[in-house]
Amino acid sequence: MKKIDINEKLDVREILKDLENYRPKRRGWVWREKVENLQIGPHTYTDCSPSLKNSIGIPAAVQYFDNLDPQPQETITTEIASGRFEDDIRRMRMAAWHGSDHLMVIRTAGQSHFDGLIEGSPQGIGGIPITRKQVRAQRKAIDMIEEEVGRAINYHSYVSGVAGPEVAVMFAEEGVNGAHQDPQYNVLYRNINMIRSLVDAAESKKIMVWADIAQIDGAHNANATARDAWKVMPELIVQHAINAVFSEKVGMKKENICLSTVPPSAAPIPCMKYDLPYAVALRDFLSDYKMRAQQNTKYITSSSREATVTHVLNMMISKLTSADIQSTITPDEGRNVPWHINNMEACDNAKQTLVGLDGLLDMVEIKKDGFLPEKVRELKERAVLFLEELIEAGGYFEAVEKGFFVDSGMYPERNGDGIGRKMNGGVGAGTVYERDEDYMAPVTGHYGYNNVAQYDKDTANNPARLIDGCTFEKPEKIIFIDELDENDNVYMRLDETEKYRNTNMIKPEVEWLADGTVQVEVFLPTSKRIAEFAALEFAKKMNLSDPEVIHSEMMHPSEGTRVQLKGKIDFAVDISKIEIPEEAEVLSDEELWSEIEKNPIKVVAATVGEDEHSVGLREIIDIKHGGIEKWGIEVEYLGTSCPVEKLVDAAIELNADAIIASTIISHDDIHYKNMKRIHELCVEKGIREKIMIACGGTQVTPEIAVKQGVDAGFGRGSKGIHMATFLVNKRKEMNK
Ligand SMILES: Cc1ncc(COP(=O)(O)O)c(/C=N\CC[C@H](N)C(=O)O)c1O
Repeated sequence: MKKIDINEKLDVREILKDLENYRPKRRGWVWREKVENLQIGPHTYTDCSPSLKNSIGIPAAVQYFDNLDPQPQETITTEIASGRFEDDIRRMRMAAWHGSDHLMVIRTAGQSHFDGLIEGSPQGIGGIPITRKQVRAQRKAIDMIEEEVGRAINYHSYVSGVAGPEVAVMFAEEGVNGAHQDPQYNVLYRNINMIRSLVDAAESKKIMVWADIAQIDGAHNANATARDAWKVMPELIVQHAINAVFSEKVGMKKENICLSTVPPSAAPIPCMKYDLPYAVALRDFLSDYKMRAQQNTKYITSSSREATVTHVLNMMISKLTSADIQSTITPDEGRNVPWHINNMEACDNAKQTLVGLDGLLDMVEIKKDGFLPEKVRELKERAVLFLEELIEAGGYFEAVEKGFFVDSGMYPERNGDGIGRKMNGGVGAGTVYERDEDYMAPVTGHYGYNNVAQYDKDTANNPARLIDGCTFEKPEKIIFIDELDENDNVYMRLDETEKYRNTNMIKPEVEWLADGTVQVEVFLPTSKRIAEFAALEFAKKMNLSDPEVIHSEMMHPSEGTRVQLKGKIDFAVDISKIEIPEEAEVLSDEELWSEIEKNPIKVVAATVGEDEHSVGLREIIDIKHGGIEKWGIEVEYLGTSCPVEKLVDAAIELNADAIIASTIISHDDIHYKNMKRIHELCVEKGIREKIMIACGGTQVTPEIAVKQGVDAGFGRGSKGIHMATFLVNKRKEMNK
């Protein structure tokens, strides 16, 4: 496999080559390296992990801190769910650069009910059909992405559903690093027979132990399913305990057992008063295990802003209590299958918040008296009572039959509306058989009775030795099936989008290459309902096809409404035909500060002619918005409507190094005439050789300005740093 190049897109066809002979580089989960007092530049971080070889810092890092991009110590998850693995690979690469090292691949809708493995590379809905080929291709691509960012990346999906054990075996063979495995998920949310689910779970967990796969449980689903999510807190603690202890009994090490904990409530209820005590109570009881904190998705809506604030509040809890994995759900989970840009926003939200809260516990602590510990105690008592009653009822199966779980009452209150399942009901009922006396399976990581001794008593602990190794020891024994469906596979999709893959033709996209989807935001001065329909009219007039409102928010019942909508465009742009001017070089803050400290610069500045516009020039000068005063350049500002003669005379009187003239008005090319006049006056007064002249304005084209004799022109979008860079560089040039 050729080395990854940051200036080249991943080549999916290349990744697909020789896939049948790909072998995973390693097995098991990799936690981030924790560094005590990590020093990055002038800053010391208490709870962070080393920066990456390649990464993209949050916008403020890029704009102000030279891409300072410290990594929180918590693993950051992003959920990948477009349904086309080949396009997900691109999103994985972007997410890795934005700080994610846990890629959670959502499965196609309903895969929990598939009673066996599926093969090939079919397209999925809301996630990919997890197949060996798609898992292998993605893991192979992630090997390259790891090289590029310089950090191990954990690949994750789900060992749940009717085919759990089969999926577990395939994951073990393919080097998958993390998986959801919790039989309670099958029982409560997929109505899969509970006896089958527990037996399958034992088998699945035993296989995950062999492959060192980190496990996430499914408790978060109770949050999402309960009528009032905060009311299931007592049983959640019990659900976590059931799966955790079960997993340990099967041989899973504690550091691979991750509790999927979600702060159960959200504003506008006083969520911290529910969520913080719960987080403390859970950790008091189960701190032996890892915490996988997931943001609350129960009370998520189509407002990305709101979801982001919820996530930040949730991460305050992570920092105050502990989280080993901070699992991000894209801010738009409430409205779309996650889009590239929203995965990146979610990763950036997590990174920014966790780094921003660095060292929090050295400054604040959880109160040991008052409301919080009392609430913690109450929750723990409720949880113990719940477990005691569950045991009294005859155990887990009986308790489920009696509808103990996800009742809308706060235990011990009960409303009798829990999720009840029949012990002998659900999918897969009656499919568990006692193993015969002579049952034998020559495989590794197999749970339960296995009469190997009948053939060779010395291999009792290594049944696979009877066949000289199973697929775990001999991956060459894996039967790799490439494709089964000649119509629904990655090659068909690649052919369909070939003209946009690694060519000059590009289209907008949100999740699939060239899907053509754009998002438009409008504010319409009318009521919500009217605004939603009016927005669709605007979309149609903008030639967007399939327009759909994806979010709307009332700003006032009659004054106005904010509407976000998506739609598709069906044309492409040829990037080879776009005129792209050279990017204006700018010096760094440090370079400008040191240069101007060594050789001060003084300028005279004014808006010239009969022009009263001052804002633009003030932006270029004032320190507030990054004007040239920021780097110590001395400015004599002569105001607006300043005659060019006065400006030049002031430059002479003050022995200025430069003249800066601004003109917004461009009627009859007066702005260029003023520039020419300034240049001529400087020549007439004999100072032209030693003074710099820079002229700007929204209508100024730099190339035309220079033709008037001045040294530089600055058009729309110019900033103080561009002016400061010009002055320093031009002065160096003049002093050569
Ligand atoms: C224990 C378990 N098994 C399987 C599945 C999904 O599996 P199917 O959809 O194929 O049934 C889930 C779902 N939740 C995961 C998404 C959530 N946003 C998360 O990050 O945890 C689950 O919790």
